[in-house]
Amino acid sequence: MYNRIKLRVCVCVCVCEASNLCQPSLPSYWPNGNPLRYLPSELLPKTTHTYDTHQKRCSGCKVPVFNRFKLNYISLSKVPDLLSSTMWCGRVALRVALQRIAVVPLNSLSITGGLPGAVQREMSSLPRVYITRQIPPEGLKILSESGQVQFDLWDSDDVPVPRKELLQKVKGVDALVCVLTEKIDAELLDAAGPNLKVLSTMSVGFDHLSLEELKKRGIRVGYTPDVLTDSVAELTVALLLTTSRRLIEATHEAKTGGWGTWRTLWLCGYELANSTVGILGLGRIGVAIAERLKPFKVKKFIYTDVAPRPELASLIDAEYVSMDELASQSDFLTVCCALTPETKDICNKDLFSKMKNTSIFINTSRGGVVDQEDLYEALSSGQIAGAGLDVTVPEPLPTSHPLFTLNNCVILPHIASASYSTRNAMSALAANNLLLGLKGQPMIKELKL
Ligand SMILES: O=CC(=O)O
Repeated sequence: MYNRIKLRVCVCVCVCEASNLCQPSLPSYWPNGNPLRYLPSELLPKTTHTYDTHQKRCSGCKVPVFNRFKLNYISLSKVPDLLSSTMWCGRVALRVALQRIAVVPLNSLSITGGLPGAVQREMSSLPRVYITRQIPPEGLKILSESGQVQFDLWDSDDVPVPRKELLQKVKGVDALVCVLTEKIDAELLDAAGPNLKVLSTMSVGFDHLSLEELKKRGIRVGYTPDVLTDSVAELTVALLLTTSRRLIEATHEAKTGGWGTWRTLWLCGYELANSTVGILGLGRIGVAIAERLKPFKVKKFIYTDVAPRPELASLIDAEYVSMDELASQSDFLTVCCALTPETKDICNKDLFSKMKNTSIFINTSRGGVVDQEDLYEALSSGQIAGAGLDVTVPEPLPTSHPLFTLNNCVILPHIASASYSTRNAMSALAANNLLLGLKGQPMIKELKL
């Protein structure tokens, strides 16, 4: 039977050092159950290893397998409808046999390569989607099980797809899923061509998208607000406390012998109790941050924005103030606005010079809203007491950057929404936005262009 079937198929397998087959442990990758169960015993792996999603390596033989870890491109739930189960078993077996002889470069696999004509025709009539990143499993599962699309993806989460490859891969696609590292501009949209109708970004921010170009071409855009609000608010509070109570300095001192006797003013910081917290850009995230800070006995919340936002403000009893008042009154100033041409470098010398020298500046929105040279000056001169940044320009911030030399500056690598549940929810929302967009239906979260 196996000789008859000369196919490359799209089953998820990976090979560890000992050439045993590692089975991905995530059930979502096997919507119809792990197809390896169909294998004849002589082809079954001797050892069953699992994919350790945290370590990104085979948990059995400890070999990093993520590069060889391939998702099935075809919906596994759809394939059995198209093929007889015997043939399907044969396909799996053949793929496994090939894998055991030699590691075939997985990117040489084609989506429909080798499938019988009818199946190829059916597959090729499905809208084509390119995904610029190995996004979390929830989203891939939704796309895979929908049976509505065929997709190809940049099979890594560790490095972004190179621009040249991206420009190649988007040619002729009907829809695109991207993350915030991909600049979606005229060049990319031209490379994609007129088939592109839907863009779904797995992010709440959209400063990486050229909205004007997208609008001009009638491309609909989905994004992922709300599902990340809790995670971002939580991280903002953590960063604020880490900065104001000098936790990084403190752990460093404890670890490196700086911890002498108990001292009366050593490592003192600033507390939230009785403080005024200012929010620059009041939206869902600003409200969620304030709700979390309130139990710390904050005295007053103030905010500024392009205009008062009474409905949101009433949720946290926040007072609308001017930018100058925000700067001069805030003990803690947290930036929550989107990066737009209007907000670029809005946190600059002018703002810092009006802040108290006991105040703490926090930014979890986008690095572009801060003039980093001015911030360095304000921190190193003692104009402000400290800063906590989850976002910078560029990202990653080079380790030689002057901000890294300052004890009163805490820098995180853009992790505000980085919880497993939130990243999966973002992935799922991005997938659902895309499918709805392709069907011509309203997306769950769509940008008004
Ligand atoms: O920064 C993260 C996002 O925009 O989702």
